[in-house]
Amino acid sequence: MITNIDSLFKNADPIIAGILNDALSEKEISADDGLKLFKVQGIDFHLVGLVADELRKRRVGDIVSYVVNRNINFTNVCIKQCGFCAFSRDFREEEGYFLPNEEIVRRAKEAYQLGATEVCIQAGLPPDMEGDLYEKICRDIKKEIPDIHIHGFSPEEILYGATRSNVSIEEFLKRMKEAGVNTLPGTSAEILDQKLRDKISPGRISVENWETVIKSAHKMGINTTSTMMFGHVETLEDRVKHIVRLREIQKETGGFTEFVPLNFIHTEAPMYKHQLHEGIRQGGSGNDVLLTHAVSRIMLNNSIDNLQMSWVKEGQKMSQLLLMWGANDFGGTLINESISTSAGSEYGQLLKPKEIRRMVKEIGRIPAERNTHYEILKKFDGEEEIEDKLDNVTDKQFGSYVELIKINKYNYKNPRKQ
Ligand SMILES: C[S@@+](CC[C@H](N)C(=O)[O-])C[C@H]1O[C@@H](n2cnc3c(N)ncnc32)[C@H](O)[C@@H]1O
Ligand SMILES: Nc1c(NC[C@H](O)[C@H](O)[C@H](O)CO)[nH]c(=O)[nH]c1=O
Ligand SMILES: N[C@@H](Cc1ccc(O)cc1)C(=O)O
Ligand code: SF4
Repeated sequence: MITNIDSLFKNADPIIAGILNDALSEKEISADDGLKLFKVQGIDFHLVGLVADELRKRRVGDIVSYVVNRNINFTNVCIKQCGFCAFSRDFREEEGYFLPNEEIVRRAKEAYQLGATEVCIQAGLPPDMEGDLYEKICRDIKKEIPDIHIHGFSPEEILYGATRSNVSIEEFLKRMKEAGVNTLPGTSAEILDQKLRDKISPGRISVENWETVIKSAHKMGINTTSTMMFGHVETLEDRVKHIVRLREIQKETGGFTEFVPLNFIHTEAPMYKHQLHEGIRQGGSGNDVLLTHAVSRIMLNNSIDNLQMSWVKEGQKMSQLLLMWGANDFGGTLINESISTSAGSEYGQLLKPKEIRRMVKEIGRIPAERNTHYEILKKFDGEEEIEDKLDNVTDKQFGSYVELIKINKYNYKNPRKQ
């Protein structure tokens, strides 16, 4: 516990010390003050991290949670062309793939047998999609594996499903819930500013619709995660406003389980590769990523308990540091990862449970497996180790995104050519 605050802050900028004292008194930090924390220099930088770590400890203790899950990105064919997305393919392209439902179910079952409690399902938006495709996917999975948690279908996908089914967002969510969806990923948020979205991803779900999907889901008991993609063309003002927006939603509904800052992977992202925007950045730098997590913890601490860092984007050692800068969740084992991988991330697609536990123990914290609702399933607070089935596999056996697009094993049947 931090006890002698005065001595700690004696060399700090008095304004920053004031904001950090407010944070330690668990007062709500405004967008203006959050912005000041983003602009710190020298010793103040470290103090922001220290305070975020203290708040994390008070809020959720020393447990670092993780979920045993599998991503199923069932198609990369997409009608949209978001500037940051290297994953999607136009329907005319050879590299388009589309996993049939039997393959989706097979992957879910294989993951379940290896100990997964969750499948995370997200994909491109295929043209001429049958309105009930997402419902069918959920039904087929739940028929075979009733116990697996379906975390799937971002607000962008929910809106697309509703549009293709010709029903309201509320009605479509109701159908998805009946079909077996349990929670939604809070992706397609990026930065919730309409002008910025129109610039980097014209035609993407609007801020208004994103909020409608999220609030409607929360109101019918479907929780969601929340995210922010940063390190591209947004300003620091955009980031703090985004965080405040999520905080306001949370005050109204209480339906966010976690917040995940997603660092922009630039290498293969079309808007970086083709330099579509002046001043476009290469994702957040090491110090920026640390600050982004710490400021998120400080600003959201009274409303969203869990702050997840993304090992796929940050790598394993940076992830360890982020756990000391406000984060308390390691995310998932993932098994298959296509979105960051296609954009150029090099941190692999499977993190084994024993590796996660080792990394958590190395920084003196307590690893624990959780479910998607953040209920702790197994805590590893002693010396004892168990072998998870997933610890004895090689990631090669699960197939990769590169294989899918190169071999094009699951051919995409272009509905406009039939
Ligand atoms: C690729 S989409 C998949 C689901 C659905 N098509 C959608 O757009 O909501 C999921 C999220 O991945 C993230 N993402 C995509 N490309 C990225 C990149 N180059 N760097 C970091 N995050 C990225 C974005 O936050 C996006 O909302
Ligand atoms: N699926 C990806 C995640 N995170 C998902 C989480 O593991 C999990 O589903 C969530 O915690 C639900 O509670 N993060 C990534 O960066 N990339 C993914 O593909
Ligand atoms: N972490 C997100 C999912 C996600 C998937 C793919 C990404 O590239 C980023 C995020 C969630 O569980 O809500
Ligand atoms: S981010 Fe989603 S909607 Fe946008 S192009 Fe990629 S897959 Fe399509």
